Amino acid sequence: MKLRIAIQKSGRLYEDSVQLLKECGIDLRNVKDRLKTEADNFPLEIFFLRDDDIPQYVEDGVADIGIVGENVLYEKNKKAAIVEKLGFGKCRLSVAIPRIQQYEGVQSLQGKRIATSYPFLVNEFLAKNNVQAEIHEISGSVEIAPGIGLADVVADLVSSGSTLLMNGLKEVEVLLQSQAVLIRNNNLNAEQQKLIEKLVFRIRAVKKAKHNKYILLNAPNDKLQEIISLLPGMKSPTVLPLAETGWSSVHSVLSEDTFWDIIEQLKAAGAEGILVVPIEKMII
Ligand SMILES: Nc1ncnc2c1ncn2[C@@H]1O[C@H](COP(=O)(O)OP(=O)(O)OP(=O)(O)O)[C@@H](O)[C@H]1O
Ligand SMILES: O=P(O)(O)OC[C@H]1O[C@H](OP(=O)(O)OP(=O)(O)O)[C@H](O)[C@@H]1O
Ligand SMILES: [Mg+2]
Repeated sequence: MKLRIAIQKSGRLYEDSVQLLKECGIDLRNVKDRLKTEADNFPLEIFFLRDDDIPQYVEDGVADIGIVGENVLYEKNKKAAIVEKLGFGKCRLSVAIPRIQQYEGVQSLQGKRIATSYPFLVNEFLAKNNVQAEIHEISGSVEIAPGIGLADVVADLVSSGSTLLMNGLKEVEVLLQSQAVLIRNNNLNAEQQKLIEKLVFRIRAVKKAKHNKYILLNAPNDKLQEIISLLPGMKSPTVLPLAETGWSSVHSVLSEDTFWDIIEQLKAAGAEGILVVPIEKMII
């Protein structure tokens, strides 16, 4: 029995999806220009598809699992469950209007023509806010629509905001925050579920490792207690004697969020020779 996963064939999610599988120790061969491939060392078959089609394939059970943006998952409104948020492909679905125009809340959208590739989500947003507007569905280059007279405003994905800026638009409403997620079919058998659990266990170890750094430092023994009190470690920090008497080597794990603050405090407390190394996998 093999698990079948659908990932994007090319585009924004392709590289990160393939890399995530590789970091999970899954050997992919013949990835280039293939529509389907198999892993050598994990019972996994990989289908490369347009991202728009992935929710449908997972709902139908043509693929057991898939990697897709939440934006596409919710737009397609298919029955597939989110197993894990993956932390890449982060963007938001927003309404943007010409920069020179005034915006006085959602009512400003009343009667407007909205160009978007997300008619379902935009409709839902308009209905929720009791706004009547005309939706023009287009499949790409949405941001040029107001500039060429196709629509008054747009609803499209935003990340850095540079596409909006280049097209003279400003963001006025955020409809949805999105990132890539692992989704699964709702009717999997016990064996398939076991395989998903195995994969998710690896994904979590990879994600956790990315979020943490391994730190090594030298500490004079009279400052050891203070330095140790600053360090969390997975259980508690490792302390080893150095060859030079009166000094110890301290090893620990730091989360990216608090990393720089703690480094500063460690230096102030007398730590020397601080080394920081990436962690490949982290299992707790
Ligand atoms: N600027 C961005 N920054 C981060 N993530 C993004 C950005 N734009 C899109 N994404 C995410 O990546 C997904 C794929 O984007 P892409 O532009 O490759 O889609 P596409 O052109 O529809 O591709 P396909 O050919 O597979 O249909 C989007 O659905 C969204 O989840
Ligand atoms: O806020 P920004 O960082 O500028 O990103 C937003 C842009 O990125 C996406 O398009 P993409 O570049 O993937 O091209 P596409 O239109 O071919 O999908 C999206 O559709 C926006 O146009
Ligand atoms: Mg698409």
